[in-house]
Amino acid sequence: MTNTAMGSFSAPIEIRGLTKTFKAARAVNDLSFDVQAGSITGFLGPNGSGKTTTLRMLLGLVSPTSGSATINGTPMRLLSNPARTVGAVLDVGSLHPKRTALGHLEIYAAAIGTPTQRAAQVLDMVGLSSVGAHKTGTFSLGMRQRLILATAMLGDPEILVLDEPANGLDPEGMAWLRQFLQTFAGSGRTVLISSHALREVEATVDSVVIVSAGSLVYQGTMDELRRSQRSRLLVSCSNPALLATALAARGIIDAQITQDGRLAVGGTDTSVLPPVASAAGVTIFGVATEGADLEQLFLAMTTPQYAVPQVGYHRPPGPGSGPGYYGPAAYGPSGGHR
Ligand SMILES: Nc1ncnc2c1ncn2[C@@H]1O[C@H](COP(=O)(O)OP(=O)(O)OP(=O)(O)O)[C@@H](O)[C@H]1O
Repeated sequence: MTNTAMGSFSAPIEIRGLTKTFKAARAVNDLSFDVQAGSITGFLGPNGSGKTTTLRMLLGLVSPTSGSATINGTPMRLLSNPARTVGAVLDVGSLHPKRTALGHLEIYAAAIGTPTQRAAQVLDMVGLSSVGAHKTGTFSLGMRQRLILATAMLGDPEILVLDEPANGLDPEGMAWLRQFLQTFAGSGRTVLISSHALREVEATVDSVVIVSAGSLVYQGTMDELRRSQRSRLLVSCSNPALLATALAARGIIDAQITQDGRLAVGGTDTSVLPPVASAAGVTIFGVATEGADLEQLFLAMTTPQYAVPQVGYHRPPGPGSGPGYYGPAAYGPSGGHR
C-alpha cells in the first residue's frame, strides 16, 4: 500500500465499480480491476464492449455515471503533473495530416511544458527520425501508431495507456512494439493497452482484463488464462448419448454432444474409451483431440454465439475475488470443471 497526499492505493491504476450510462445504453457496467506496477495489462473485448469509454473515464475525458478510476490513487484530473504520470493518446485521428511528425510532437511538448528537444528524442525512440519532416497524412497506420506512442512518451511517464496500439501494425511492427513495452514495464513502469483481439497482444501482455458488453468477464495473468485451457476428445461413434451415459457411470461427467453429432469428452484420455464403449454396445468410428487456442477461449467468453462450438477448453477459475471468470451463461458448452 502506498500513500500519497490524495490517499492510499495498492496499484497504479485502480478501477472501482465504474459505470457509464449514455442516454440509451450502459457502455460500462460496474467494472472493477487493478493494473499492477511493472505489468503490461491487456484490456480486451470486442468492438463496442466499453474499452474506449473506460479509458476515457480513466483519463478524465468522460465523467463516470458512478464508481471511480484512479491513477496512483487520484482521479486523473486532480493529478498535479498528469503528462509526467500518464502517457496517453487515445485517438490516431488526433494527428493533423498536414503537420509534420516533428511539428506534431513539438506542439504537444509545448502543451505539456516539456522542452522542445524531447520531441526529437521520442521520435528517435520510436524509429521515426528519418521521417520527422514528413507530413503525418503520408504515414501508414503503423507509422501513425508509432507517432502516437512517441506522443505518449513525451512526458517520460510512469504509466502508458494506449488504445488499440497494435491496430495496423505488421508482424515486424508488432514485435517492435512488444519489445518497446516490455522494456518500459521492465523498468517497473506500468502499461495498459486495449485490443479487440487477444491473439494480437497475447505475446505482449502478462495480464488480461476481458470485458463483454461493458462488464468484466475475466481477469488474471496470461499464465492463468493459458492454464485454464484444456484439450478434449471428440469421439465419432454410433450412439453418443449412450456413450455419455456409460462414461458418466464411470465418473466421467464432462461429456457433451457437439453440433456435428460427436461426443466431446474432457478429463480423460483415449485409453478409457474403447472398454466403456464396448461394454455399452457403442461402436467408435474415430477419436480426435481438440486443443483450443486462446482466441477461441476469448470468443467464447465475449461473444455468446461462438460459445457452443468451441469445446476444447475448460472454464477459468471464478467467479470470485481472485483472478478468473466473471461472466454469465455466455461461456462455453460444458458445465464448470472446477
Ligand atoms: N459518446 C457516446 N454517446 C453515446 N453512446 C456512446 C458514446 N461513446 C460510446 N458509446 C457507446 O458505448 C458502447 C461502448 O463503446 P466503446 O467505444 O467504449 O467500446 P469499445 O470497446 O472501445 O469499442 P471499439 O473497439 O469499437 O471502439 C457502444 O455501444 C458505443 O456505441
